[in-house]
Amino acid sequence: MQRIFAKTLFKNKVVIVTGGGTGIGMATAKGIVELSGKVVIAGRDKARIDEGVEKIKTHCAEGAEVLGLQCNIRKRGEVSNMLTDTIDKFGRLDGLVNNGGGQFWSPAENISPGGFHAVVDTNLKGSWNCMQEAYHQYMGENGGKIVNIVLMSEMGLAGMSHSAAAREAVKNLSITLGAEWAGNNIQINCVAPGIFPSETAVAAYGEQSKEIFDKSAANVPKKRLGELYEGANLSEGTLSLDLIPQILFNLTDAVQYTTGWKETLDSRTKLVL
Ligand SMILES: CCCCCCC/C=C/C(=O)SCCNC(=O)CCNC(=O)[C@H](O)C(C)(C)COP(=O)(O)OP(=O)(O)OC[C@H]1O[C@@H](n2cnc3c(N)ncnc32)[C@H](O)[C@@H]1OP(=O)(O)O
Ligand SMILES: NC(=O)C1=CN([C@@H]2O[C@H](COP(=O)(O)OP(=O)(O)OC[C@H]3O[C@@H](n4cnc5c(N)ncnc54)[C@H](OP(=O)(O)O)[C@@H]3O)[C@@H](O)[C@H]2O)C=CC1
Repeated sequence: MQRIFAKTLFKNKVVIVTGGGTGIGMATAKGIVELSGKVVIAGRDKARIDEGVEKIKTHCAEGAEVLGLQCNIRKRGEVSNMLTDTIDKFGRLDGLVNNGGGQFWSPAENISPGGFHAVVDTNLKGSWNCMQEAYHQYMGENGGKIVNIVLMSEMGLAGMSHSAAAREAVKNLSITLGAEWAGNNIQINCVAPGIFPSETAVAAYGEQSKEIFDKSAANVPKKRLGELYEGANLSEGTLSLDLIPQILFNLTDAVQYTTGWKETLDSRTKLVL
């Protein structure tokens, strides 16, 4: 795949990608090291992270590096350690991709109190923990770029009430923090992927994955689901537009992006109701 950027775009730049050991996060991390950057991937499962590091290493351009850290973004102490370890190792932090997250599918009436809390805690508080800790430990003084991976839930998302509420809160938080921290030279953006049937995503939805993923393709304007590298790169044909790299280094305002693999809202609603 051809890229629109020079291979050295990320030379000496350091980016944390939460959930970078799998799926869209790993595709993003690979994109960063292919552009000569240093990437830190973080997640709860150490084995996944170690395996992810080995896979990402094979994509490293000259000067690129990958570091794996175990971290549950719901736990502030672990997030604090992730930031400290990153800065100790690389001496700087240029970007943070809040990709770690997820949910389970359930009619709202069946979600338990603990289930609602777990999803909001992961997606909203997890992103908050990482952003505020990044601010305190590095970006408040030095600036930086933050990309929050969210959901296309702006019109609600039947079957995912907990996550839709949390992700819309993340979008709002991004705009507020984008304004509050603009003077610190911090830019915050959100990317809402369409539908990407990553191995881990399919596993997370069990029986529902057939409905959510397989049946969705017909309703996507391109008539197919996204490939993972497209989620990170927003490719068109054989040209990679390097969406996340672009956001990390070129744009200045709080903006929300949606990748090209979106269904129409009407068809999405029909699918789940
Ligand atoms: C047609 C729709 C179009 C849009 C499509 C959008 C496609 C989106 C795709 C993706 O987002 S892909 C990402 C795929 N990966 C994931 O989703 C990861 C999923 N997992 C997690 O994020 C976490 O495991 C969790 C779901 C947040 C749960 O957190 P935790 O690991 O801490 O769980 P537990 O301690 O085991 O449980 C806490 C609490 O949650 C309840 N719960 C957990 N899983 C389920 C479930 N599958 N169904 C119902 N309830 C669940 C669990 O019972 C606990 O609640 P209490 O019993 O304590 O009340
Ligand atoms: N695939 C899709 O179609 C879409 C995905 N998204 C979102 O994009 C992001 C990536 O999804 P995708 O790659 O498909 O799915 P994955 O399940 O592969 O990615 C989720 C990643 O987040 C990590 N994670 C989950 N909870 C935590 C936590 N508490 N602390 C740290 N890391 C955590 C997981 O690692 P571990 O379990 O080891 O912690 C995993 O690596 C998610 O936020 C997802 O909701 C949004 C729209 C559509």
